[in-house]
Amino acid sequence: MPRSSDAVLSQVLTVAQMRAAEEDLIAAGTSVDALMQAAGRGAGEWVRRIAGGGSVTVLCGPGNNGGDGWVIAEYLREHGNSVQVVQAREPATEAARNAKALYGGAVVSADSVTTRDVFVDCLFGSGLTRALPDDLYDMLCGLAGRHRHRIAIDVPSGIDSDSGVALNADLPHWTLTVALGAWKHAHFAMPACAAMGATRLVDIGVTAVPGAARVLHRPRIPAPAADAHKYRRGMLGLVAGEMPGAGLLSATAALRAGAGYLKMAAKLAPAGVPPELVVTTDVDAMLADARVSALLVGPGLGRSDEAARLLARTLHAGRPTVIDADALVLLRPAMLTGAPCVLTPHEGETAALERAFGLSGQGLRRERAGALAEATRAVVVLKGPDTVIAGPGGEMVVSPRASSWLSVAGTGDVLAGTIASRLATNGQALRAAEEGLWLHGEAARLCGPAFTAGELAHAVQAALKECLE
Ligand SMILES: NC(=O)C1=CN([C@@H]2O[C@H](COP(=O)(O)OP(=O)(O)OC[C@H]3O[C@@H](n4cnc5c(N)ncnc54)[C@H](O)[C@@H]3O)[C@@H](O)[C@H]2O)[C@@H](O)CC1
Ligand SMILES: Nc1ncnc2c1ncn2[C@@H]1O[C@H](COP(=O)(O)OP(=O)(O)O)[C@@H](O)[C@H]1O
Ligand SMILES: [K+]
Repeated sequence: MPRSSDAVLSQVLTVAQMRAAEEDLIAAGTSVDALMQAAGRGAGEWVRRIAGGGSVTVLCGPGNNGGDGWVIAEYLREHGNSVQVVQAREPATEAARNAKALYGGAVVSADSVTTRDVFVDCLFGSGLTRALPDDLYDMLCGLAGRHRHRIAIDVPSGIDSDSGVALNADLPHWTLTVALGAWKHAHFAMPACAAMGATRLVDIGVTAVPGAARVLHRPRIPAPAADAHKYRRGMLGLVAGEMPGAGLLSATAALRAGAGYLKMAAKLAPAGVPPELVVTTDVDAMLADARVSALLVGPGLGRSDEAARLLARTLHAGRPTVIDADALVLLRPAMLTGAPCVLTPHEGETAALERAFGLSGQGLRRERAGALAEATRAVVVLKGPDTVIAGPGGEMVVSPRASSWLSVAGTGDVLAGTIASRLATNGQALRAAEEGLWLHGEAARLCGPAFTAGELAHAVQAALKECLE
């Protein structure tokens, strides 16, 4: 099977898109059985890596996910593992029946399974449409509890593939989840993604699906050109408000994310300003400075009428702007000029924006981010444990789960400063959002546990080092 391009392997598909992609492969001459063999053998190899020479139990359901299970079981048997299959239901598809017919090992009842090394869940995959009935739920949880390692194939049983919603309560936690053919939204959406363990993708030759979402990847960031000077590298103007300390956190990160010059406009210069940060009290002069290539407004802005006026003046400058924190609560449709903007709301700020822009606030997080991007014509970074980025042209980027240690005060200011620094450097809102979000997540990984927002801001530099071309 030829190896697909990185772009194809980073797409994230809905069930409908996956089925359409599968139909395309079939129309091009590949059989369903061949796809199942490719998927099952690829997944079987991952199971073998976890199992070593150990014993494996595969739980097979009625659909093609169950079919994959029969292929995996035969693959492991051929490689000398002790394998047994628990057949939860008779195969109901032709491909699954064919896969079962090729299996030459043991089939046992769930009750007979004692403690073994690896459990493989092929009960249901992307075709799950409703909660597991009691007998299958008990079988799944009982078997999962009797194995040292648990591997879910494609999507863990009980999880809705498109939303990541758990259709049953108290589902097992997995050591590894092996996605087949393409990533599904559940692999990046809460609560499902938190229980999946490590995630791996098996390539079965699926081609590019137009309009598909994609996974956030490490960006490639060039070093400044040989003849670079500070202004051409990007000058970021930071509009501070009533509490300029929050802006300092943004500035600390922005200084380490690539911009060549950082200026902060504040009524009162805050204490502890690093010497590299130029502070001015003349906000209008800063906003009028043609060398300023991007602005950041929001961290520590406050929510007073004066803050709202300052926000309106800032946006009136018509520069590429990152709008964060209090500015998201004060933002009104008439303030936007069409300049490239990045909005970085958490849940609460998203709800405020939805009210201000007349949106229903209904739907999945990615759908809400998409609606907000369309309404504002801005790039929206909807923050949380499962952060998504939506672009005004329908672009959708989902982020692998970042460190939960990010749930500490001030990390949002760091994210805003990082994105703003990238925006000042490259002028492209979507690209800046992706680069900034990746740098933020990587900085958190590098920091280890229990870091402060200030430490995170400093670690942005080490994250940037990993992106240099
Ligand atoms: N789409 C593709 O390109 C490929 C798909 N493959 C596998 O096929 C899977 C999808 O196969 P299917 O569409 O057959 O879906 P599933 O294997 O997830 O099962 C769907 C079947 O279960 C029934 N069902 C759904 N929810 C149920 C519930 N709660 N209780 C009882 N029955 C329920 C459905 O009516 C349907 O008959 C993927 O997850 C993947 O594992 C792979 O074999 C290779 C290629
Ligand atoms: N449990 C979590 N797992 C991963 N990332 C998280 C988690 N909780 C918060 N974050 C991230 O931390 C940052 C918090 O931002 P925000 O809510 O604006 O906080 P603050 O206003 O204190 O700066 C966001 O980037 C968010 O995605
Ligand atoms: K499964």
